[in-house]
Amino acid sequence: MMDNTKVLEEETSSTSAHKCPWMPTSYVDCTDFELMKKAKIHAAHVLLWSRDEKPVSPYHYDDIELPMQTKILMQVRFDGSFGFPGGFVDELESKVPSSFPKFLELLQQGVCRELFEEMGFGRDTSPSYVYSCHPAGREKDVMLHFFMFQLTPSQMKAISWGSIISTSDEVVGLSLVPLYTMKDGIRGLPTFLTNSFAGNAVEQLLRCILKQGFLSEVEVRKATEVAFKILKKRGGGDLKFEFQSHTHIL
Ligand SMILES: O=c1[nH]cnc2c1ncn2[C@@H]1O[C@H](COP(=O)(O)OP(=O)(O)O)[C@@H](O)[C@H]1O
Repeated sequence: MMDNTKVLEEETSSTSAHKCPWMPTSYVDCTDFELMKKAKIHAAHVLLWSRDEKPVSPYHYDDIELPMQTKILMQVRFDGSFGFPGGFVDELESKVPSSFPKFLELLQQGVCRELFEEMGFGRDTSPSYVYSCHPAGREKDVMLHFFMFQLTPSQMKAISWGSIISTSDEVVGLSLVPLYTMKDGIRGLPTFLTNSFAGNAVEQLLRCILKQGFLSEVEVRKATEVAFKILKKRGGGDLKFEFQSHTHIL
């Protein structure tokens, strides 16, 4: 018989995203399948990304060249917040399979179904598992599972230029993530991070950027710190709370 704990350990150790220990978050990682099984509801989301093989001629703007060779796609949701395609995996509400590989398979199917519903694309893709987490102290309520999938540059172009149009009322727009910081240290990724994000989408985004090495830890950390400062200036109050309130919709 297959040892599920071992499979999970292997899955998570080979695929888990780098943590951002410096980022305040109210979500807790979960690598324990027994605990995952206890959650009442499961949601799965997927980060779609692509990388142009040939160096693209950079887009000159103002004082810098914007290096957008790597593209990450996010959605603007019906509620105005940014998030990734995905949603609740209803099949897991009534019964969670006893084996982790089967569980992952159902999550993957769920995320592909949502991808198709929201973007009219991706029914037959196989996104790779990244990590799971739950809101602090609510491990029995909801588990959020995260996947990544690499698109070809032409698939990305078709999606982000709107050739593939969302059929879902829940999506009001698509956006590429600015993976750079401009010379003023504010525009680009730091400004993008001051938007509102659904669930723990901002953490999922930053962890995948680190996992894939799209940006260095120093760059990501700096962008996050600037985002905190901008948020604080806008609203005053406690920085940590504010950032969490942006990321904590559950
Ligand atoms: O991109 C995301 N990353 C992490 N959590 C998210 C994201 N988008 C939504 N959520 C959270 O996941 C859960 C499912 O929401 P979603 O709107 O995706 O599901 P639905 O489309 O099935 O209604 C909610 O608790 C929501 O806060």
